[in-house]
Amino acid sequence: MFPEQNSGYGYEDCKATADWLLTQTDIRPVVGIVCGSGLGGLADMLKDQVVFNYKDIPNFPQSTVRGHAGQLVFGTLKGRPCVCMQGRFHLYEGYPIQKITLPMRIFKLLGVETVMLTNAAGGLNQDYKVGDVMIIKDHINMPGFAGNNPLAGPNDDRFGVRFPCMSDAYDRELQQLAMDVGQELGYSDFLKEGVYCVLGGPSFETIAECRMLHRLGADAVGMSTVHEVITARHCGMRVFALSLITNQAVMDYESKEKANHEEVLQTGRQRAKQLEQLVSAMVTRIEHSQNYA
Ligand SMILES: O=P(O)(O)O[C@@H]1C[C@H](O)[C@@H](CO)O1
Ligand code: HPA
Repeated sequence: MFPEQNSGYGYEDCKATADWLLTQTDIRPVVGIVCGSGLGGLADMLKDQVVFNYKDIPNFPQSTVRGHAGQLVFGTLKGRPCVCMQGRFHLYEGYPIQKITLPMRIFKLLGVETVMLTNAAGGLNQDYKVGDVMIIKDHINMPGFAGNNPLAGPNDDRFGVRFPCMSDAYDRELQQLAMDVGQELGYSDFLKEGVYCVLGGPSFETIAECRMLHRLGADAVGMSTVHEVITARHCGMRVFALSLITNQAVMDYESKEKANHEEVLQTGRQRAKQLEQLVSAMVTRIEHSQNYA
């Protein structure tokens, strides 16, 4: 079972895709950005863009969700070479977990050192409001409890070790940088720090599930990011991730609120500019092996 699980997503496949991309552009990205639902505008920040439709990239999956354009955008952000996924893949789209996370390994082989991931999430923490931005400090991998981990299957040492540590998954310096930059930009009122819990989706959570997740220590719930984080850390990239709280998770049987994708996309549009400012200001201040100042 395991060898088949990895077929099509192994080192040679990732290398072939990365090498193909490197023949199509001179940009050598050091930062990789992943746009969450409704947050694809982050890619518009890039200058000198070279854009690939996912369907034209060898081995690449296709985006099937509204709010995920399905384009890989290379470009520069204040001089820093970047690559941006305008659209990600989710377990509920029916892809094997290794396929969802394949872009992280391609990022690594392109030369990316730092990955910045964004997502839309429901707020479980009662102090959170719609529109808050939660810097992710840790995660709870619910699908992982049932064995659905992107690293399941044979380990390829060229990517990383068999048993990677996850207690340092979210880079603490980058979390502090986000707080500092957010403060300078005047965003302190809506900037939080917390724990993100991933579920498989696509159904939103029941009231009982939200209550349980909150009791377990999750501040926000979503359907992505964690698989990408595990894969990115496995192959040694630094990780920063944030959640835009697009809706309040429903925790109360008296509530008339209903989670829906329209509200998720709408909140994304409302906070888009501030998220772009935050991410671009951070990118200019992250240190990499080359100096782009
Ligand atoms: O890609 P993200 O995690 O931002 O997308 C969230 C989770 C679901 O795909 C969708 C629900 O509205 O938004
Ligand atoms: N639950 C799960 N995923 C989400 C939510 C939510 O409430 N909002 C945006 N993505």
